[in-house]
Amino acid sequence: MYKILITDPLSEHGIQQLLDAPDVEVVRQPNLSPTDLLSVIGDYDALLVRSQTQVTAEVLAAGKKLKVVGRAGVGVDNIDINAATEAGVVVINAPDGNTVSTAEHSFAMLMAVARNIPQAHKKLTEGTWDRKSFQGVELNNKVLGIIGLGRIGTEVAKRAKAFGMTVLAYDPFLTEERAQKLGVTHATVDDICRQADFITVHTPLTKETRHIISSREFAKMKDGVRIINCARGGIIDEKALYEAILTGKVAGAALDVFEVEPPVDNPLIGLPQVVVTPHLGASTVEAQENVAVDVSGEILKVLRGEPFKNAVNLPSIPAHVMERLQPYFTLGEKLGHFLAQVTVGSIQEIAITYSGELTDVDTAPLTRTVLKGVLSFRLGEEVNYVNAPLLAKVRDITVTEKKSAHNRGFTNLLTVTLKTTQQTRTVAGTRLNGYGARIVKIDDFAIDVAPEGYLLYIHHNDRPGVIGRVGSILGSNDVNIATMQVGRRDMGGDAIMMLSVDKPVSAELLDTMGELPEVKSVTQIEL
Ligand SMILES: NC(=O)C1=CN([C@@H]2O[C@H](COP(=O)(O)OP(=O)(O)OC[C@H]3O[C@@H](n4cnc5c(N)ncnc54)[C@H](O)[C@@H]3O)[C@@H](O)[C@H]2O)C=CC1
Ligand SMILES: O=C(O)CCC(=O)C(=O)O
Repeated sequence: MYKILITDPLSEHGIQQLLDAPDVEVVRQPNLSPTDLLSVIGDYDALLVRSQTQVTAEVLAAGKKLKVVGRAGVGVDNIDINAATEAGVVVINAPDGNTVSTAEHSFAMLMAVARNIPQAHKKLTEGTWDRKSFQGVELNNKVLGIIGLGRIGTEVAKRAKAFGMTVLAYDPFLTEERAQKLGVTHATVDDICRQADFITVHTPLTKETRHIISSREFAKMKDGVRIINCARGGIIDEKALYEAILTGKVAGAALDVFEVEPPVDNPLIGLPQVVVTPHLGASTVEAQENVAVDVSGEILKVLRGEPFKNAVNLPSIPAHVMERLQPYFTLGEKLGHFLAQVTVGSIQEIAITYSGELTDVDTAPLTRTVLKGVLSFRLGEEVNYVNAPLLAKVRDITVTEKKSAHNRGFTNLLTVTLKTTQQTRTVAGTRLNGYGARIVKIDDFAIDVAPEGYLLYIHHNDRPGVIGRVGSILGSNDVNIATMQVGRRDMGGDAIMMLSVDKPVSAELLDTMGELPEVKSVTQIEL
């Protein structure tokens, strides 16, 4: 039974699938203090938050069983992503569910600041019929500058075009083709500052975007420009904005987000030119339901070991790539785990070669599964798909991945070589249509073994009677042999035996077999 802790208010309908899941226990504790969160998090497999809960390095360290943190929304600035990656905790967000709501809110804010709607509303509700103080401006034929043309920026651009605005957009990933397709003009931040009547930002808050609009930028702007920030506080320098409003450079600003939330003694709030909302961009019934549904579904997949797509600390895998790779995930992990068990010495290098139908797909996610398989043998539960590359890196293990045309007649072939301080060993596996995964090569020996359960890998001299002697030792000790495969280099030379047995074999029995004169080594492997 997986235990999931929810610490922020989330749509009831959105989390229904968690409440209905037979393998999940959901505990809702909104408004948990940071100290209380630290004291309870150790019991949970998953933590589900919106934006209030701060998922700090301490919380992640205390969450000994934690496998996934889900954020019902886009921005993950309330989660320590580096600490999560180090702890092997997957961080999931819901990037699509609140796009339209936030774009609509941004547009509502743009219109509110163009027509002074909140200020006029306030005056009238206070009893004053004032038609002189609130003259606004039209949007038609005005220039809107958008900084950050991702999901939300794009939706804002579409709405602006419908209102007859000219759109200038800056985004490091914006291509000329895409700009043309959207009917926007590809611009620089400088162009936007100089030409726009309205400027709206839709980037995440990063080192690069912090104060991307500050005094220097305000100085370049047209007099009477209006500024909208429904992304993150800090993208626009609040102090510089305050001064630009006082000097009259900026005619108005609409802010949904603030450098400190909730704002404390923020002088912008209360200025008659400033329209504010308390971080409401995603606060619609639809967005909250969407993000809760998305993140709940993804959390279940992570917990159940199924493929998931919205991890913030893992590269995202497009659905068509995932479809092709998924059948190989277990094979990759088992090959890695197999090698780790038959190899002695400190690991220096892990080399993975993909052949056959694996050559034309991005195999990086598959490499993670191999690394997990190799490292988890010694590092245990601590290793997962998230932190496996990092754990290899901090141990100075070189990981190489290559594609090769040599598929040895298999439609797909995954070959893993482990180089340690003492030896270099190789194992290759494939997926046979209708038969599942198979190990088809160990070092130079061709073999055909299903990588599952308890296996005995016996290295011996190819002499008559060895197989019988091994069989009778196991049989007389009540160990049933399920399958047996043998392989040899030359007649009478080096040979291997691979037995799958129904239960683990004791260390004494392994020693007894190892003492047979023709036997060089006996290794028990659990897959
Ligand atoms: N007010 C609210 O309630 C909400 C706020 N947000 C905020 O909106 C932001 C944008 O959300 P989405 O559009 O879904 O994200 P997105 O990832 O689709 O778009 C962000 C865009 O910013 C661009 N960008 C990054 N650095 C940049 C730079 N230095 N200059 C210009 N562009 C840059 C990226 O290339 C990307 O295209 C989120 O990061 C989040 O902080 C999101 C949802 C709700
Ligand atoms: O309403 C919320 O949860 C905040 C939404 C938000 O800022 C985001 O998704 O990045």
